[in-house]
Amino acid sequence: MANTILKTKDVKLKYGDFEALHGIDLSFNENEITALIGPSGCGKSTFLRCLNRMNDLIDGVTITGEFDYRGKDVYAEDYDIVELRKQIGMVFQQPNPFPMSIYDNVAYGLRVAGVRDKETLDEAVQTSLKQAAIWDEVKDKLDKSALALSGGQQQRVCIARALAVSPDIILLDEPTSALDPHSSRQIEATLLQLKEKYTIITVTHNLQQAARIADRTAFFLQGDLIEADDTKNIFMNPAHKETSDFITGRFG
Ligand SMILES: Nc1ncnc2c1ncn2[C@@H]1O[C@H](COP(=O)(O)OP(=O)(O)OP(=O)(O)O)[C@@H](O)[C@H]1O
Repeated sequence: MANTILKTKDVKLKYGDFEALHGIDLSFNENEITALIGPSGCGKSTFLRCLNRMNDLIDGVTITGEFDYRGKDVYAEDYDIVELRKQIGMVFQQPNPFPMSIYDNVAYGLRVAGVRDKETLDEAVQTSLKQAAIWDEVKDKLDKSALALSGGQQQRVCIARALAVSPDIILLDEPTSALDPHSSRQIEATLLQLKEKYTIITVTHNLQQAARIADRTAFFLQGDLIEADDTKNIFMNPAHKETSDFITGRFG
């Protein structure tokens, strides 16, 4: 029986006067991959960024509605945002390793949190790189710049960096769209392994990718959530004509 870990209700978001989300009710289950799909500009990334309050950084944004994360209100005034972003980590579209060694990239979050013990850091770096399925490729060059890796390797180092602080949920915003097909498939395989331990929410433009890896899929259109269901229902038997038109390529 799936356990709901994060639940939103009537989420509306405005950039200035422009309402980009019109009232989103969506639940996420623990140890599942949920894919957010929909045509460009429908609000997928905006919604994803609300989940760990990344939109707080943008001027003129107004957000209303409920965000319940394990019984806590994510937007409560006293919610520690640094702690929230540790619990709900994020990986971006463009691999964005810091200009430092592979080791220092992965250890970064722990050092910021005050961890200094070398053994603890070594272990966390190794475990995170293994979980991100990149350990074998980098174990002999941990002191080399992460910027010298390929795009796909950089993205897996970024996933390792997110994992090192022991998150609960990982948000990914089109994590493979800047990568070649081989690297994309490696990331997909990595995500399928990671869901044993983490809850994963990913925005993707790639419908085949959603069909391959997501347990549940949510279809957005012009700031509305049209439907969310088991991925096979969304692709084989959608409840709404808009969903069927989108997944059969009739628009978007
Ligand atoms: N910082 C911003 N300021 C103003 N409007 C924004 C901002 N970011 C996004 N928007 C607008 O909000 C709407 C939703 O954008 P969003 O990026 O969430 O869509 P998306 O579905 O993720 O699109 P894409 O698939 O192209 O990335 C769009 O109309 C976009 O122009």
